[in-house]
Amino acid sequence: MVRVKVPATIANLGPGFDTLGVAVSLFNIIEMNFSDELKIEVLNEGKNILPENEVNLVYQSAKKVIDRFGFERKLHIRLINNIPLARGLGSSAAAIVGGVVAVNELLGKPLSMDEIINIATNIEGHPDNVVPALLGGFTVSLFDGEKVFYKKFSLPEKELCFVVAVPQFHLKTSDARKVLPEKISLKDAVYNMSRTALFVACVAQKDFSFLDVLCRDKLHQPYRSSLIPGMEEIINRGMEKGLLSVFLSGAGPSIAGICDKKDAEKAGKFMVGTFNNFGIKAKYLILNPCNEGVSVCT
Ligand SMILES: Nc1ncnc2c1ncn2[C@@H]1O[C@H](COP(=O)(O)OP(=O)(O)OP(=O)(O)O)[C@@H](O)[C@H]1O
Ligand SMILES: N[C@@H](CCO)C(=O)O
Repeated sequence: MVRVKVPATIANLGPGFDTLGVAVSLFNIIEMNFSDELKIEVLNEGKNILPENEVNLVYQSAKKVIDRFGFERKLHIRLINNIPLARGLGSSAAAIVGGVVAVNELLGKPLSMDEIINIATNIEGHPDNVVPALLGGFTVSLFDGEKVFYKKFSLPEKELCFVVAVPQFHLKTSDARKVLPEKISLKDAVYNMSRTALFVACVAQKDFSFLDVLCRDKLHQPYRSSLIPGMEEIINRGMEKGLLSVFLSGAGPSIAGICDKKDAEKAGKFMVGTFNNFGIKAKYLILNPCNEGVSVCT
């Protein structure tokens, strides 16, 4: 039996749509073994919601690898889920990464990390959650349709943290992508491109002094705000409440902020209170950057 631990991830970080991502300290566990017949058990998040049959995303991802090597093996999979589903914390990437990495271990590690990154990104469609889930840290990645190119940077784990307000409702990434425009203006492209590039330079130099300017976005957040009551208010007022920056977590509906650890509770209460004012139940999580990605214990 293999046991794989995969971190949650926050993609985009404001301007870096489909490009930037960070791994955070919240984990799913995937246990997998060969078996006489397919058996899938789901515990915690997604119990009684996620399918326990062939359409389960962890199974589908593992099956891609099994088929690639021509094996005819059935699997017993046990999912101990802590990452909320369809909330912008990379649950689908964690499922895909967990399935691919676990089965790769069972098969004796035929795949390299680069091959795993390419397989998992092909399933997910974009690399910004997959790469940090696999490698940890802050990652910059691009997918050219065939291959993923990426770089990872470690983040300081002690001082800064992520406060994530998680509303009770689900928002599927596929639905949050449907509201995005086909075309954007050159001005908006430059707005995001300059911030994304400078964000990466600041992380490389460990300079977090103007995160508020870096984390703004004109490519996806303005269009998605209509799907998330309270989002605009949280983003507009987050800085007054101690956040150094505030943005949509992945495709939403969660909102994430970066702050000093001492300010995290106050910021989380503000974010949840604002969702509540808009009639949305929510909770907040205080998460650390996680510089280690997926890990395996046999
Ligand atoms: N542990 C899991 N096991 C099996 N399938 C899962 C698991 N977690 C997520 N999924 C699948 O992924 C879907 C959610 O993926 P989606 O991309 O919509 O959101 P997300 O990955 O949580 O958010 P984001 O990509 O914005 O960070 C679920 O509806 C389910 O089909
Ligand atoms: N970059 C993706 C992240 C969610 O999977 C999006 O914003 O749609």
